[in-house]
Amino acid sequence: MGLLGISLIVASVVYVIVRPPAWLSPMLFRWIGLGGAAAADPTGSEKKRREEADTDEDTAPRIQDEAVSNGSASAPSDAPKPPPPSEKKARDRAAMPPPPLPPPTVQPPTIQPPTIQPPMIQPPTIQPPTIQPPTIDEPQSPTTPKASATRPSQAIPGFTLSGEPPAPSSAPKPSSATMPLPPPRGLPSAGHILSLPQFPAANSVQRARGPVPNRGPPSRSPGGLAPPPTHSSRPQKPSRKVTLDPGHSPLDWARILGSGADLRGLAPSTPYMRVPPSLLKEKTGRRGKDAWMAVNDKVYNITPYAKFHPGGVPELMRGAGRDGTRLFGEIHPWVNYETMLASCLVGLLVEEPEAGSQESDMDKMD
Ligand code: HEM
Repeated sequence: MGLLGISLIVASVVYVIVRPPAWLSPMLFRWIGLGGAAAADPTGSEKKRREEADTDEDTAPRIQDEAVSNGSASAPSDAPKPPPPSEKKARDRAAMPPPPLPPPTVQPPTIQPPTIQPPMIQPPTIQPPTIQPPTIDEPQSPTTPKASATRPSQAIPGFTLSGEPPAPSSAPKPSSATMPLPPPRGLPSAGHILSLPQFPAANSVQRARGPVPNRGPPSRSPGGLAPPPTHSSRPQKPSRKVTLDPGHSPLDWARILGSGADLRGLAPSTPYMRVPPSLLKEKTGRRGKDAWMAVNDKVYNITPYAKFHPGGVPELMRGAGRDGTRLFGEIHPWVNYETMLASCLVGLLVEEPEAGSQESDMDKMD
């Protein structure tokens, strides 16, 4: 405010100097003109002032001092008649030196003091988002708005016993999000089941005797109609099955087993034998002899089963007169041989007894 006031004063002075008003300009020019004359002719003005000082009753110290300095305290007697006081005053005023003008009128360009206003750092006017509540047209209920169904309820498809197709529903078609999902790919289709190789075969002895125990890992397709696997997996190899003679199908073999016949080729009262390797070695199936084969320390007479063997007689005879456990496991470890050859069990495979041992004598006694 102070600066503003000073500026206004300075501006007004400058304005008066630059464009003096009409009432001021004559006086100013007159004063300037007199001043100039006085400056140009100081002696004349001095004389004039002396004259005036002599006659003036003004007690201004300057004039008085001047009179004192001149040494003439009293006015000369032959002085002219002094003018009237009002006229004297006017002349004095005109003769008076101009009042001290305000310092230099050369006003520097109005360099406005830099009004360094602090930067108007207005806080960011972050207007909160105008979250308008959902306009729920419930003007008369000041309570909490209640949800209302916006879509018509879709017709629930149902099953009809009649052959007529269900009436077309006026409800909009459900979108993909509400469509029932397609059946999982893991479930086998009917065609897929039929394309799988059946095991045991449909006419096998195992199917005739009932379900085989599940010895393998859990099936990948639970709930399917595929038979449970008996072992880990079946190698994908070309089948080496042979065409069996009529009346020698797996189902025929199952019927024979179901009859309870003794197929060991021994006397009916003969108990299970302790079969040493030397004895097993003799049962090769050649020269009219029976063929014995040991699988997992059990010795079977495979002669009655040879013509029912899906892999053929020669294949089965590869294990005759010896321990065929490894060979059997390499080809078909999933086959339930214990059930299929239950009526053909001769005895247990034992180590070869030493000659003349007491154990052999004890066996003889038994
Ligand atoms: C160690 C001697 C044996 C050999 C070398 C042998 C060999 C074979 C061969 C090559 C096949 C055909 C496999 C195929 O390609 O599908 C086969 C199938 C078969 N063998 Fe043996 N076999 C032997 C012992 C047995 C025994 C002791 C039995 C049980 C009684 C048996 C029961 C079967 C059955 C049920 C099949 C049909 C498998 C299927 O349907 O996939 N085999 N055998």
